[in-house]
Amino acid sequence: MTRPVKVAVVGLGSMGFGMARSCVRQGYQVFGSDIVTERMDSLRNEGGAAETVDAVAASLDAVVAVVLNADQTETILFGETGIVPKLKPGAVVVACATVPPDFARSMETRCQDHGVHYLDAPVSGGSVKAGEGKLSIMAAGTHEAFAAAQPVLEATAETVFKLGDTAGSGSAMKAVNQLLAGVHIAAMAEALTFGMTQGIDPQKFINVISRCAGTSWMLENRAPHVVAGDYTPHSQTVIWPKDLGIVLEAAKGSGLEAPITEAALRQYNKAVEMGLGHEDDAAITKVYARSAGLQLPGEG
Ligand SMILES: NC(=O)C1=CN([C@@H]2O[C@H](COP(=O)(O)OP(=O)(O)OC[C@H]3O[C@@H](n4cnc5c(N)ncnc54)[C@H](O)[C@@H]3O)[C@@H](O)[C@H]2O)C=CC1
Ligand SMILES: O=C(O)C(=O)[C@@H](O)CO
Repeated sequence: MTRPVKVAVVGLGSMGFGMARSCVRQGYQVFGSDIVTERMDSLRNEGGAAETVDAVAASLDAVVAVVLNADQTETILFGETGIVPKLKPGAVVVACATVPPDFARSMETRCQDHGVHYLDAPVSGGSVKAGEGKLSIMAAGTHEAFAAAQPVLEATAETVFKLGDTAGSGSAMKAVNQLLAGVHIAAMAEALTFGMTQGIDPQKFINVISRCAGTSWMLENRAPHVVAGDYTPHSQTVIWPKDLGIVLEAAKGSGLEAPITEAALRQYNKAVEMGLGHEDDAAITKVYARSAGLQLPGEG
């Protein structure tokens, strides 16, 4: 059944495409926008609406912003062809990219200047949960922003954490998650390759460690990509210099040392230097494999 909710999803990549599909499944009218036009065609094939986001901007109830970073978010909201000035009063921007908390606060103020609500709403769970409508959302914003965003939250999230009544606290919690997630992926890569040096096959590593105390969500999610030799980017490596950069900047501002995050960041930077930035972040394992002269599954 179609519900009279009009939603635009801007950024139809690993997360945005699945979130848009989850909104379509809910019966909303869903408009998609991406600089890669094939992604808009794919959304139309999944039941997305045919008009462009710009043509319908004034009638939208919600805009879900799922581009890569803060610069891209600012461009789509307030750049030369930015959408916020075109929205009706009372519409809401649901901002899902991982960005610094201060940036989220400044976007909220600028949206409110246009009579538009802003929900600081970074997401967790990866592309599969995005497509299933089962994300965890770390949200913060006014009561009115939560109310206006409710249809989007219902369609895309299994769990919505209400973390504050102004933007910033959602992004702060997301930075905490990224510290752990980024370190856990790097630790998985280090442990998997360490295991190989000890004669432990990578599939055996998963079978055993996923049932022991050393496991993590990231190990169970990413190590299978290494075993399959499949680095299709569900989460690109370039996300990590951005996200661990956000963590380290905030930590520095508070006088906190974060040496474990710094060590993980060095490994992601090496991966990017090796040309692996647009591969899945499980490719950080290749940094370790190269340094030890190991061949990963699917190589050689
Ligand atoms: N991939 C993942 O597992 C997760 C990603 N995130 C965060 O969610 C955000 C999105 O991540 P992904 O979907 O993985 O990134 P992605 O790079 O796959 O998708 C971003 C999309 O935005 C599009 N885009 C860029 N500039 C645009 C513009 N001006 N107008 C329209 N579209 C534009 C790109 O073409 C791309 O399709 C990031 O902030 C990321 O850190 C959060 C949780 C999980
Ligand atoms: O799901 C999350 O949380 C994540 O941030 C990762 O999958 C990184 O992209």
